[in-house]
Amino acid sequence: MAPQKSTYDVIVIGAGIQGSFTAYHLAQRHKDTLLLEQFLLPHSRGSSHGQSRIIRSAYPQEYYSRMMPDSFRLWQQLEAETGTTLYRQTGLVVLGLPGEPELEACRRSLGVDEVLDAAALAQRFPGFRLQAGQVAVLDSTAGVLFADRALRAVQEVFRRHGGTLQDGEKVLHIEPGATVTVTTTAGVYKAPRLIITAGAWTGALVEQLGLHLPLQPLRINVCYWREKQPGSASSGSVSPCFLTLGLSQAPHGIYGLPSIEYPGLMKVCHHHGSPTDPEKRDQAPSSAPHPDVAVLSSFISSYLPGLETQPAVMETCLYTNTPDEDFILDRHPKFSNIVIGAGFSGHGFKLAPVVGKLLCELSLGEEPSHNMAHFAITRFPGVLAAAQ
Ligand SMILES: Cc1cc2nc3c(=O)[nH]c(=O)nc-3n(C[C@H](O)[C@H](O)[C@H](O)COP(=O)(O)OP(=O)(O)OC[C@H]3O[C@@H](n4cnc5c(N)ncnc54)[C@H](O)[C@@H]3O)c2cc1C
Ligand SMILES: O=C(O)[C@@H]1CCCCN1
Repeated sequence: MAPQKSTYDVIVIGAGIQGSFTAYHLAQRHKDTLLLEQFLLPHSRGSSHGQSRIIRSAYPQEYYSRMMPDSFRLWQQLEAETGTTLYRQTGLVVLGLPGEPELEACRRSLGVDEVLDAAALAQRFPGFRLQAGQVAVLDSTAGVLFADRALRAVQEVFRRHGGTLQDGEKVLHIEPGATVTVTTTAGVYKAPRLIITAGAWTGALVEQLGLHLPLQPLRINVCYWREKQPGSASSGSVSPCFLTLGLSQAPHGIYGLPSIEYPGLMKVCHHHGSPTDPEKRDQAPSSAPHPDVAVLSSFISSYLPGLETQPAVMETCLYTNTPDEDFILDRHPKFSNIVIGAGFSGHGFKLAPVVGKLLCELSLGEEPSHNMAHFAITRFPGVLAAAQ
């Protein structure tokens, strides 16, 4: 049922983790906020579903690692507000080659000197087999966020602070102006401020506002692999999360999480997928080969010999990539009361509490709490011209 009211302080489009955290911060600042979601909640058609996401301080780019203390603090605040556990510390190892610039940058971001060679890694974490010459950097702060539970928690606090969450209501049209008018499948709403956090649908939505953002939705195969000996990769023992950087076997990167979601199944995925349209993501013929799964099987037989080499479970998820894989967090170049948060490029979940805060600050005209230089729309040539 449509809400009675039609006028709000702020409207947020998209109740994934980014829009939900944005709405949470707005409601905590006593802004009368409407959060609109096209699907009935919970749903698995976007990017924020499933039980697990990696959280880590290790980042090659210092502008992300610098946000992590704020992010950890805000995740803990949400845990306290809802009395739920949203995070399990498991540690994470970054696997790569010594001296490789991104690996070195990760090490610097952690302020650690220790690098584990193949023998030291196998001793500490018996499931992993590095190849000769490869090393691992340990981020002991890292772990797993319980994604679905986190989404529910942030939406619950948003509502508790008086926010209105309307699901099953798709935004069809946005009319810019000093007051923005948003038309959905169920009603018409007005607000002086609009925030668009529509995940893989953002490109199409902002097209109607004259903006051509270089956003590419990717269909990601999410694969779970059975332990040959049950219990060997579970977080109850010693297995950390991992990700690879710059290894020739996996130029886009491969990552994994211990067996938390499904008993005895470790999540190991390719940080890459096939270009898709979010409306058509299931239309790939089921008989089509999955080249990324073949890459994963080969990686697993070399690096994780305790796992079977065919996935036991395969699900899908969406990334929305920018060309440089940095986020877009900015005002519309022409309509400054419309703020856009998009292009999270497969690494946005852990930072959602900070992203939400930044989008809220941008929308309210406050000084952002972090440096926004890397997230500006103007870094993409032609976008501004197209918007004018
Ligand atoms: C397989 C996979 C693994 C990942 N692993 C990690 C990880 O380990 N660590 C990490 O930090 N990040 C990870 N990520 C990335 C992270 O999950 C995403 O960056 C994040 O979920 C993006 O959230 P979002 O809110 O932008 O998008 P979404 O969750 O897709 O939310 C956008 C919402 O907008 C709604 N919407 C769209 N159009 C409309 C409309 N017209 N009207 C109303 N509603 C609309 C959609 O239905 C959707 O619910 C991973 C992502 C995937 C897919
Ligand atoms: O954001 C992360 O930490 C992971 C890294 C590997 C790919 C998926 N996302």
